[in-house]
Amino acid sequence: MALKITVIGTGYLGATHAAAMAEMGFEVLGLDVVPEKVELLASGRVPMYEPGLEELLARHVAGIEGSTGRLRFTTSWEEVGAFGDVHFVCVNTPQKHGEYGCDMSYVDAAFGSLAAVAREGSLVVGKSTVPVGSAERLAAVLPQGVDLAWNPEFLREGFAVQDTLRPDRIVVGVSGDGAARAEKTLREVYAVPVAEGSPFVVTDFPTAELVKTAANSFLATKISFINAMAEVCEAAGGDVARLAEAIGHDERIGSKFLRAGIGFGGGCLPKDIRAFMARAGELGADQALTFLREIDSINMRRRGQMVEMARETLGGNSFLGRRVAVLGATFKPDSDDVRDSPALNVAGQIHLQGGQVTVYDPKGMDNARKVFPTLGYADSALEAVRGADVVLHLTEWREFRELDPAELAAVVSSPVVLDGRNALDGERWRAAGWTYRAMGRPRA
Ligand SMILES: NC(=O)c1ccc[n+]([C@@H]2O[C@H](COP(=O)([O-])OP(=O)(O)OC[C@H]3O[C@@H](n4cnc5c(N)ncnc54)[C@H](O)[C@@H]3O)[C@@H](O)[C@H]2O)c1
Ligand SMILES: O=c1ccn([C@@H]2O[C@H](COP(=O)(O)OP(=O)(O)O[C@H]3O[C@H](CO)[C@@H](O)[C@H](O)[C@H]3O)[C@@H](O)[C@H]2O)c(=O)[nH]1
Repeated sequence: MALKITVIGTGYLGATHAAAMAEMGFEVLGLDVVPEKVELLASGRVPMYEPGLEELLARHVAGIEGSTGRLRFTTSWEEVGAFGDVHFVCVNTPQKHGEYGCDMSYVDAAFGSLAAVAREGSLVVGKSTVPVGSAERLAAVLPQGVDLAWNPEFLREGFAVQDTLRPDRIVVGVSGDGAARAEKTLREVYAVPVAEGSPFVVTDFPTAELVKTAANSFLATKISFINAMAEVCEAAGGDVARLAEAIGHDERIGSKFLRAGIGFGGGCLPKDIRAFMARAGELGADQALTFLREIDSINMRRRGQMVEMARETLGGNSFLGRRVAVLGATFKPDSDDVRDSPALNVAGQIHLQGGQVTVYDPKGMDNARKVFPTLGYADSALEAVRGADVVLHLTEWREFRELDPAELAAVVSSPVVLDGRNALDGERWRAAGWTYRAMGRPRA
């Protein structure tokens, strides 16, 4: 009989994972502790913006006309326990307030609830990003006869559906008596992507946990590296975009993740590198990761440098009374996620310094308003830039690349655009009468 799967925590990761498991042919039950989220998902709607996810849900959520009916949602732990052969834990692991470390309270609560209901012979699979050593600790929370595996997730927001259906690797950490059983079960769960070519890597618990934080640390390092080069380019008069293009031709370096700008944000890279440093400290290996402190500070510095670039453009004095249009609020395009968003941080800093900031984002407006209700918001890019003394491009949505610079030039107070993402076609904007400046690049 086909395995029955539950997904605990149906946020960005869990909702996508649940829908993808149903797409792979399994019966799936998703659980969340937020009843409104469960209600929304149960009616086939997505509580966040993720391209392709709503369509995938509609194909499988029970009760929707024409669906397979393989996917249901609940708030009942008893139902989860009775239903599941495999339980995927996808709850949030945010940064602790005022500390670098990871807040494990949601994971601990989920394991506590699961331990009380999981059937003998079932498998619990951790997917949340956790400090190394957590799996071993959590295995002891589960009753005898319930196995644990750690299977970190590498999906990118904006590409979550395709990354889940066809992951570039599947990493499975197993341990102890149940190791072979857990591996066999997960090979069955991931049979489709493995048949389509996804590598399946089996490790011990600590290695699986470390693969996740190592991968995110590497990505963060690559971005901060190019941003450090951008700082040097700014000082020396070089062009970081051409530099990135040139070094990227070396296959050992590669061209991806070398876009300089206002740096990385989101619910993953910033908090994961900090949690990694904190955990290394606990393990007495803090020296190994001191470089991540620098990666973090280069990244955070970029936001301030964007603010200074805007100030300089406006004459070098105060922002008081100056109108600043901000294009972008989310931490990256094709997402509504504003967690630790560099764009919103820059907008907020200028606002707090007296600037009249108006923000527009294609999908992030509701979340941005919740985090920063005092900023000005507009319903379109055109409305946001109306009367602006300077326009900041801070999230590289396609919609912004496709704007007509001439139309915008007609409504601003001063046609100056600062590209914090190195993503607009500067020549096109200049041809329409704009002064275009990008971070890490010479002035034309
Ligand atoms: N978002 C991503 O792109 C991504 C990618 C890979 C890994 N991760 C990791 O996955 C985990 C989840 O991230 P996310 O972005 O989906 O977070 P999220 O905040 O969007 O979703 C977490 C969900 O878990 C629910 N939850 C909290 N406590 C619970 C409990 N005790 N029982 C059941 N549900 C509970 C919350 O209500 C929420 O809906 C984190 O560890 C994150 O680091 C995220
Ligand atoms: O060249 C680049 C590439 C990215 N970014 C920024 O870096 C941040 C993170 O981007 P990305 O990694 O694409 O987004 P996430 O969806 O947060 O995905 C990361 O974090 C997830 C959660 O751990 C992992 O699963 C993914 O593999 C990992 O890429 C965003 O603010 C981007 O604007 C840059 O500034 N320059």
